[in-house]
Amino acid sequence: MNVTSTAARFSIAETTLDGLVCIQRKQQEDVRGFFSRFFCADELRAAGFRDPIQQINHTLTRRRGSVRGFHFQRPPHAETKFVSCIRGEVFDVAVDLRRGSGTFLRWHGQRLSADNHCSLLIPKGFAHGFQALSDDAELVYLHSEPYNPMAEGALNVLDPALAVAWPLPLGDLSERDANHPYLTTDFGGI
Ligand SMILES: Cc1cn([C@H]2C[C@H](O)[C@@H](COP(=O)(O)OP(=O)(O)O[C@H]3O[C@H](C)C(=O)[C@H](O)[C@H]3O)O2)c(=O)[nH]c1=O
Repeated sequence: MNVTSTAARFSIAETTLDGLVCIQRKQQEDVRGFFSRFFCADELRAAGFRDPIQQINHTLTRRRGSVRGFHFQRPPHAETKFVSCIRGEVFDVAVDLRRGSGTFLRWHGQRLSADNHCSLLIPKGFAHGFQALSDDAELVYLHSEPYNPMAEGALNVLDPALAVAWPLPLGDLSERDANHPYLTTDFGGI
């Protein structure tokens, strides 16, 4: 991880997409094991999680290769997400959908696992998806906005406009995710 700043309990690494940062939890170890702070509003506000947590979601993805996403919420319900893997390993991907962004439609992917203690802090204006790299991968998401199905948008995980390099052949996909339309050329972002 190319650490660009540190907080007391976290190492923070910027990515090539402005505002998208990787947060690594520091462990305080002793003979019993370790203690780490999973999230800290004070320490992570400067990193980009500036609003109160509204929802915390938990997913189990049973089979290696499965993919969920890409999902986002449209303004004014756009949300900041803090995504962590607490079991197994995933390839976590965020796509820049910010209107006028210099990295519009660019994506960043990285491995999150129970062992690397890394989370992805995903700002508003990004779509999120992931591929399970292990069986029984569990994710915990912190959301800065409540779920609003009327504001939900999605991208197809195989959209050639994104050309995401998934590490594994695609496995399980929900019916809904399998049928998201590809982006049209007039899509200007959210
Ligand atoms: C996101 C969400 C969904 N739901 C309901 C809607 C469906 O009836 C059911 C499963 O939803 P969905 O199929 O969208 O779940 P995933 O495909 O795992 O999507 C999630 O994974 C991708 C990668 C994400 O980034 C999103 O945060 C999240 O949508 O839970 C809720 O009740 N509350 C919620 O906050």
